[in-house]
Amino acid sequence: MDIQVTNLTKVFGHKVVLKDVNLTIQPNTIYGLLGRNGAGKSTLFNLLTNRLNPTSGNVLVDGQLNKNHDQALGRMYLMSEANLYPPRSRVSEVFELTETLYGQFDQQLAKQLCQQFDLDPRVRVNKLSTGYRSIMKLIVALAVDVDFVFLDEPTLGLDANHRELFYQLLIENYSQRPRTFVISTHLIEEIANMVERVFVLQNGQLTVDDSTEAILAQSYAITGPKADVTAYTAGTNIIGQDQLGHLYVDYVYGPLIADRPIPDTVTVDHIDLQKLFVTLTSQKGGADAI
Ligand SMILES: Nc1ncnc2c1ncn2[C@@H]1O[C@H](COP(=O)(O)OP(=O)(O)OP(=O)(O)O)[C@@H](O)[C@H]1O
Repeated sequence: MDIQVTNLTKVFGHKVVLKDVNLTIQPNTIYGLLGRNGAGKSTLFNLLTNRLNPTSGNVLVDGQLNKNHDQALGRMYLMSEANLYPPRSRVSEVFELTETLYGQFDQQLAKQLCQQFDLDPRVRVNKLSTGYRSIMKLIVALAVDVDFVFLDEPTLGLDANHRELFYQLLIENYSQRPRTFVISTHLIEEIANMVERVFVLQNGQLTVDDSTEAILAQSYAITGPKADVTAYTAGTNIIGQDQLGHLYVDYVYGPLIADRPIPDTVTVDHIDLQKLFVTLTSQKGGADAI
């Protein structure tokens, strides 16, 4: 089962939030969905799971429109900020409710995760702190047996220990029961080691859709005296610049000119995902300029 997004556009009033987005979400893959505040990540999740209707374009699950495909929608779970649970229900009742809605829920795993996070399943949802409310939703997302799990800012409100525990449990859980996770987050360095593919939303458009490996392999910082750097990077896809004291840096995303010799004064380094993302999305005309 795969999800194909074709020419997806979403307009709210006069605001174009997603513009002609095309992407495919494959089975058994962990994706990172990156984008600045307001870039349209939550909107994309809501369109994928049929909580919103597109202005134009389609979301196809195995070639069939998601809105006409109840069975496929039952194979997707969206963990989001929205609080959909009756506030007076207990955590254990949320687990039961999810089991009723989705048919399959690993109660034993949920119990074990509650112990690991020190969450008492008898507590009422409206008595939970923000962090523990997120933990409860994360436990649901890991224990519900679906093929596509969408995690919208999953670690919001979690302290560093709980964030680390969650990612560790997610990896364990994924290796035992492979399925697809799409994770949107601002804390990119936390997911950089586990995401296999990355989507970047910018200006309502998908500007990066590639494997993490391929992205990192073609992300460079070229450092040296300005004249030498710019001569070396001419004709490449320069996504940003920096001035570090008397040294100048060009950030390049994409291939370098293969047969151009690197001047002795210039160093070529790879940059990490966080730096790439920040550089890409802080360009003029970035996410805020829709
Ligand atoms: N129902 C709505 N009506 C009007 N505008 C909306 C609606 N939902 C979202 N928007 C607007 O669409 C834009 C994208 O919002 P969205 O929540 O998808 O972004 P996001 O990438 O998830 O942001 P963040 O990282 O801040 O959560 C925002 O400018 C938001 O104000």
